[in-house]
Amino acid sequence: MAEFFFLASVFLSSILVAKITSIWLTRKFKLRTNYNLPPGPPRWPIVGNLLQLGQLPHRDFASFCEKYGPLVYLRLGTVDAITTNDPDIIREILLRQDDVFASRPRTVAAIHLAYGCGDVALAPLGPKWKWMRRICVENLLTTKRLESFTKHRADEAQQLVHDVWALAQTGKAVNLREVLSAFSMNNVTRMLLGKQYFGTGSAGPEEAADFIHITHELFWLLGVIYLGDYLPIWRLVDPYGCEKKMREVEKRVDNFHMRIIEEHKMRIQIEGQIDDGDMDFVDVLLSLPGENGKQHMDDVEIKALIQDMIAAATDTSAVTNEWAMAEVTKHPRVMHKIQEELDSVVGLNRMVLESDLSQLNYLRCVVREVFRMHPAGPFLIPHESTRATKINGYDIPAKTRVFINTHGLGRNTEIWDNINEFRPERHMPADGSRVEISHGADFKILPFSAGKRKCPGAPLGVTLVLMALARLFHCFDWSPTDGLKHEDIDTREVYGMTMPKAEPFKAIAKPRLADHMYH
Ligand code: HEM
Repeated sequence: MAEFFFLASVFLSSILVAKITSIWLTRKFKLRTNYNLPPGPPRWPIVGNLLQLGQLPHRDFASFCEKYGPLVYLRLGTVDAITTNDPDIIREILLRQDDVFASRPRTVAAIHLAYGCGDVALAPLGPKWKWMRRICVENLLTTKRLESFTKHRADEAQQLVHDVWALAQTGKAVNLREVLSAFSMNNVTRMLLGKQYFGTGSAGPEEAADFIHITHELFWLLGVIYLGDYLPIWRLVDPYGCEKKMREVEKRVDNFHMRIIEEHKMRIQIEGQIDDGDMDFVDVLLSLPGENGKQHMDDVEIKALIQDMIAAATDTSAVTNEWAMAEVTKHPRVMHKIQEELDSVVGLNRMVLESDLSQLNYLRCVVREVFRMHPAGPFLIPHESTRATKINGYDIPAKTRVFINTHGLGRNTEIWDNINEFRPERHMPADGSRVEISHGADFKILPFSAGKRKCPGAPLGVTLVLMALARLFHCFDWSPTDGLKHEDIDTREVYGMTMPKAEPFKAIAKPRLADHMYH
């Protein structure tokens, strides 16, 4: 009897697969005849080009562009996709056709981990996204609000220096991933939630461990390429339990955010309305009116924004800083030039301040070079087209997923020479003017994107990156661990929503300022 049911189910499944294949073939035939799609690699039935992607899809996509041209069409399961590493096409997508391409795909991760795409970063284009983004730009990331946290950021920079100094006294290697993640996370959580999670005065070891654990799981799940997004049938099986994991993390993260909101509401109840100067982001959000004339924002909206800020602000700056430390330690010539500049602008008798950062032109070139070689978002956050359109005469169907390959852009041999050489000088303007850490008119690097979806936190991101690097190179000399030669420092990456170094970077720090400066 059991075998009968088994055979019957195999038979029915075969009919189902045959039916799906025939629908797919009909669709494919229609696509090929009706559309003049951009060129791309040959595709397999059902899976399309999915099997041609490995562990580092940004490198696979770049090699497709090398072979088929600057705009490549891919079929990823049931999803139309395009990719490019070309400045002109990127400008066309992000600026000239911004209205068409400024949406986001509704991925399974975005549904589970961004409150049903009810946040800013993963929300489709529409009035809700516009309203939520305006709240970020007009209430949280204003110059005035960011200035009100200058003192907190200076404390965190001093804490970073002190932690590294303490490790240097033991002669042990510094795990830069750990100290830089703590620096970014503390800066963000102090602004956002009014508390630190690492170091003295932090939220406490248990809460911190819990917080770190769930944010890491969240980052990992947001970065995963989940096959269920491309082959819906995969979701029925979910063989690796990825979607189950998303639901678990969704619940735990939500509990965490709920606790934060409750704590803030309680404080307001006890202490009354908080002065503007003492408000963290959650206080600000609790004080704002809701959408469509509602008295307050919903808890879900507040939670979605908290989550976005943590995810968007911490990993991006920490990953960039770790890459910079690895590349500069690998190139002692660059470290000496950074230190020469710091000694001349700041001197040896005080710490770097935020007001110094605009004068550190060579360090700014270093950060640009890091963004060229190791952009924090190798595909930005994938965009999606809202309607059918044309690029360079090719048809782009509605709902096409757009992979703007910023890693490929920085290593595009048509626009850069010696692409694998870390050479910050290439960014120094001939007239000595201030080096801008953004894309500029030529779109040759794209660290913060452009157009409607460009990063609203770029000024804060640049400050966090420059400040950490300026302090670490001003206060310490850096050398590789275990007798490793400088040039042997490993710079392989792993793919994710952000793209970290494959192995955490560890190095030996040697203090270069007087002892009293570190306390
Ligand atoms: C070095 C630091 C940072 C880098 C490299 C970075 C980079 C990016 C990139 C590449 C995007 C995607 C743009 C697109 O899809 O076209 C983005 C989006 C975003 N970033 Fe940043 N970012 C950084 C720091 C921050 C900070 C500090 C915040 C806020 C506190 C922030 C908030 C956001 C938000 C909310 C979005 C989504 C925008 C939207 O979809 O409308 N980022 N960022």
